[in-house]
Amino acid sequence: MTAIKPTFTEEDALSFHMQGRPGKIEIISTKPLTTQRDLSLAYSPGVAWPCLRIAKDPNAAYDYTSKGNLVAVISNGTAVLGLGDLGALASKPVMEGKCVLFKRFADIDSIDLEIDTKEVDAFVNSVRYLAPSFGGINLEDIKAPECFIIEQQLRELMNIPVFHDDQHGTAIITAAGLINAMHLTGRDMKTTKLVINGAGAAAIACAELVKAMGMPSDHVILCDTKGVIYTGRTEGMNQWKSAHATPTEKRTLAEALNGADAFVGLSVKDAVTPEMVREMAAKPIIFAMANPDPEITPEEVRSVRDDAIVATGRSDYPNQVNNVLGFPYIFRGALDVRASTINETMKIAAARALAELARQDVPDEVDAAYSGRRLRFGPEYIIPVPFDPRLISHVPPAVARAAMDSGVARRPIIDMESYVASLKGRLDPSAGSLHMIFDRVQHNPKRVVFAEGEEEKVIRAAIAFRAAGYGTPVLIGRTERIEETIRQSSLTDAVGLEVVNARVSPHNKLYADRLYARLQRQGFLQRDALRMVNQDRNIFAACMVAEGHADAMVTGVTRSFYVCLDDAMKVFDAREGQTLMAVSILIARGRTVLIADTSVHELPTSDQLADFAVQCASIARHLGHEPRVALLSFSNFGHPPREKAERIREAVHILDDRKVDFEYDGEMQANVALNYALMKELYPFCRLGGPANVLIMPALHSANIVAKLMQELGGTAIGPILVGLEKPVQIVQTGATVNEIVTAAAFAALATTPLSR
Ligand SMILES: NC(=O)C1=CN([C@@H]2O[C@H](COP(=O)(O)OP(=O)(O)OC[C@H]3O[C@@H](n4cnc5c(N)ncnc54)[C@H](OP(=O)(O)O)[C@@H]3O)[C@@H](O)[C@H]2O)C=CC1
Ligand SMILES: CC(=O)C(=O)O
Ligand SMILES: [Mg+2]
Repeated sequence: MTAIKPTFTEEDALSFHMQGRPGKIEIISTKPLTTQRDLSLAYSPGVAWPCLRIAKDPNAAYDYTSKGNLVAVISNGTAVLGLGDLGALASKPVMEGKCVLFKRFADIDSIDLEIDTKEVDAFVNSVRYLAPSFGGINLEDIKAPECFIIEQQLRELMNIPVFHDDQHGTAIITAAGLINAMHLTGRDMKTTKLVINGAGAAAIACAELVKAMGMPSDHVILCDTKGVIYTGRTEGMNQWKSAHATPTEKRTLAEALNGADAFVGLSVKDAVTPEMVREMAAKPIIFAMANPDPEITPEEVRSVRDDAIVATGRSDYPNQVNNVLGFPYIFRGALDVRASTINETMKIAAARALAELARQDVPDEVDAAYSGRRLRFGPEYIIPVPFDPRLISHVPPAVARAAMDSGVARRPIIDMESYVASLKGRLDPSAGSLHMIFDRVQHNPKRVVFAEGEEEKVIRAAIAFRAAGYGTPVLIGRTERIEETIRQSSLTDAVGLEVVNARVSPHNKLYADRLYARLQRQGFLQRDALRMVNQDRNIFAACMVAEGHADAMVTGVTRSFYVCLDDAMKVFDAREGQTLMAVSILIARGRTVLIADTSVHELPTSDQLADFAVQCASIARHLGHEPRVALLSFSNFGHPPREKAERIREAVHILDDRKVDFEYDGEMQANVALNYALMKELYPFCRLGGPANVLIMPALHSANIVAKLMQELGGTAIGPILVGLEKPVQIVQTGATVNEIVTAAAFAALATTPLSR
């Protein structure tokens, strides 16, 4: 069987989960809790008032607590992905994962609860009394048939939506994919013959939904570990399987697939062979959805059929049929109308909305997020991609409308148009734009030199860089040292990493000549240049890039930014027409802000400040943001009148003269720049049309201090990213983590890639 090439190692996955605060979620307070007054309001005695209101009117809980936007993700770990019964505790990483997907894709807060029992009654009793806390319950990875009883009982006992994602989420996405795949292959629900492998939670729900959508019962054959579920079978049966037993002579999956139009795999890896696929009807539809590894890989299908439409549950192939496309948006719609349940009408509405979205023209920004792939409705694109920002405004309104039409909405939406607009505003655009950056690098892989190649962290980063598909890493260092580190650290995925030993490189003379030509009038002799090339890995790496032996370089783990920058500047100049500078990207609480110059110019001139504004505006656009640039100071538009702010005011005038095509203004204080209400109240003439997302700082100290403060006090900081050098060089901060090195290397690779396609 063809193995799927992983884009990361086991170690990457483990360290991703372990680094920083272990796990993937934390709870943050939405109200300030800094003063005695805050404390009195948030807790006793102030908290008594909302308690009394809710006691009088339970609906008030939606106004005074997080209930209305809070979903519990609950499992007992009996069917963790396709890995089987790993137990409650071991399911926690998946459940935390579902929580972050809820947040990322639909701005829903959620908490994972792992319940350590396989007993149906005990499980039901643990959950049934939680209704006051949550707006909805998302059951996950509970095995069949217990999941059916658990869900049924909880739906009867609780007055909030209870939704077993593996059943209905999966069924909805599968139905959406099937609608489109059938459309493309000229089939319809009435005539298509479907085989579903697996007869558990996901499979039974899929069978139910496609039948509810018009597929005749005797056109759907289910198989499990015992083979075909036929009428009269007694072995390994339960009432849910019996309900889908088919009158057929077929007994094995291979027999069932012979002549079948479509296959849906919700079982385990490798359950299907190429020989089985070969016997399917023309233009077969094959959804191999077992996770993490499918029943059959797309490569295996291709080896025997070139007319198949293939989907998997994975993100590294086209057509990801995975419930991530469903549960965030279905709950968003259900919560927004305070639905008492999620019913068939809502599920079918979600499936149709998803199918319909895939048939729409794909806007450029979605295409850009998946560069290299042309997302056009067809065999390779039958279902929207998870990072499609239209999902949030497309699926929840369909679900909400269906809830209203079917009478389960307790707070109907009056103004759908405003609702759709509010949905668009829920998502942090930065997450999508960073995804876009990395995707772009993956589709234009580059050769990147890792100058400090003997460092364990750097070797790990090189492995991760290669595995992520960003390009070919080249480690600078002594081969035997690097091999020793790889051995000592048991790095199993280092095979084939390219190592260049500066001391014995055949290019040293070429590099030294280049260096000498640049430095001879700065007091350097030819032999100094040769020594630097031989001994200084930054210089050697930079020379490799200068001579075209690599595309970009990354350094900085062991030496300070300024030493590294100095080394790079021995080999390169600033790019013509650009000013060298460093930008930090700060992401905090759903906002992305670019700050410059965080590393290079100590006291920039007005001209340089204007250059920073222009260059940052361009970066902001490449990240998918319309730039609103604020030139910051300690004063606002001339008040208080201090000489030190004149440099900033002058920069604004320079931008006026240059007639730039983005919003900018200043000088202003940081709070005015970031707080749009305050800006409009105090300075209605300010030309920014929203809060600033690019902050040009007056000097290096303020820029650098702010970036580091933000990094330590919360939020995500990316960078400093060096901009404006002749060739792409990125310098991480001393002691950077493996992830930070990989990100810097990806940014280095990006700089050699056309930013707009
Ligand atoms: N892509 C997606 O979005 C989703 C994918 N899935 C995947 O679907 C699979 C099943 O999940 P779920 O329904 O929750 O689990 P369940 O435990 O409820 O069901 C598993 C089913 O798979 C059957 N099965 C196991 N091995 C085989 C085999 N070799 N051949 C045929 N059938 C087999 C079992 O048969 P038996 O009844 O005889 O034991 C059982 O019916 C998992 O791989 C999961 O990752 C699930 C949800 C969403
Ligand atoms: C995707 C998912 O929920 C599963 O594989 O179980
Ligand atoms: Mg699941």
